[in-house]
Amino acid sequence: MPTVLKLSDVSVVRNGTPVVDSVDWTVESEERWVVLGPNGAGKTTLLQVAAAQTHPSSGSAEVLGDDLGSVDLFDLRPRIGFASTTIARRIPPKEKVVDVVLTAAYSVTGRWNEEYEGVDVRRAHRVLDEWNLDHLAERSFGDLSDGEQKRVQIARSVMTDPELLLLDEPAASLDLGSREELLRMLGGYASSEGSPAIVMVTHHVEEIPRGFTHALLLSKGAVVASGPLDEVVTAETLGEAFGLSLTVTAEDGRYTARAV
Ligand SMILES: Nc1ncnc2c1ncn2[C@@H]1O[C@H](COP(=O)(O)OP(=O)(O)OP(=O)(O)O)[C@@H](O)[C@H]1O
Repeated sequence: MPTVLKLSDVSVVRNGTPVVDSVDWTVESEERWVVLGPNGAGKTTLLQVAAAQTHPSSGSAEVLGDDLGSVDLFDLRPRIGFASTTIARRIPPKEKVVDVVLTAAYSVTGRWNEEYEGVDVRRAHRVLDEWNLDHLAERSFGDLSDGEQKRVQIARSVMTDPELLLLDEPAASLDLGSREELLRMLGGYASSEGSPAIVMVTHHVEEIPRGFTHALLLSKGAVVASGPLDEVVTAETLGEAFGLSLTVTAEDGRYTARAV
């Protein structure tokens, strides 16, 4: 089982404060992780390190076998799929859905004069089909519902057939039906043959899709717990991270949490 991510004693300092604090974390290719923690815990910052978008202030980070300090980032980044609201905000609202996905092949967010090969166009349509979006291929991205836009962002992030897929809050702001549809599709994708290692940031245990295997729980930049889902998503560890007395239940591969 190859290691796709290996962080050793990683800290990221912002304005003199460690927002990621001495994190040790290893992700293997067969694993599907959620990163949980309260607002400001450092989840997005940690994901940016995994995405080779941010360098650690100290410690070492190996992504897909390459040390972030010595690898050519232009070679490494296309091997990583990354969906986040920061990237979504860069997509021109008038951009056609098929082009939102297609432009991932060139790591750009607006189609201009790039020449795409037939193989790329076919792949974009196949990915749209897999995420139940092909009927929207010619629509403008900005006209889609939030749920459709989130699925387009994921389709875009898997366009290059990445070895590591990083999703920052993919279910945030979705209504119940859209959330459940997205989680069903993500769970199916996570369990499918040939899918990459996945790391998904979320605030809510209700958003952990079936098929995910591990969790990293952060608080104030530091690791509170890390390991198999059923060992990390417990009333004790979540209570400690969120500073609340909680009841946590697991049923049929899904979790719920509520304050006592
Ligand atoms: N560029 C920056 N300059 C200064 N502080 C920053 C910067 N980026 C992040 N921070 C701070 O680092 C801390 C961690 O931020 P981060 O976005 O990683 O947390 P998060 O767990 O993803 O939060 P949320 O759940 O609210 O999205 C926050 O206190 C944030 O204000």
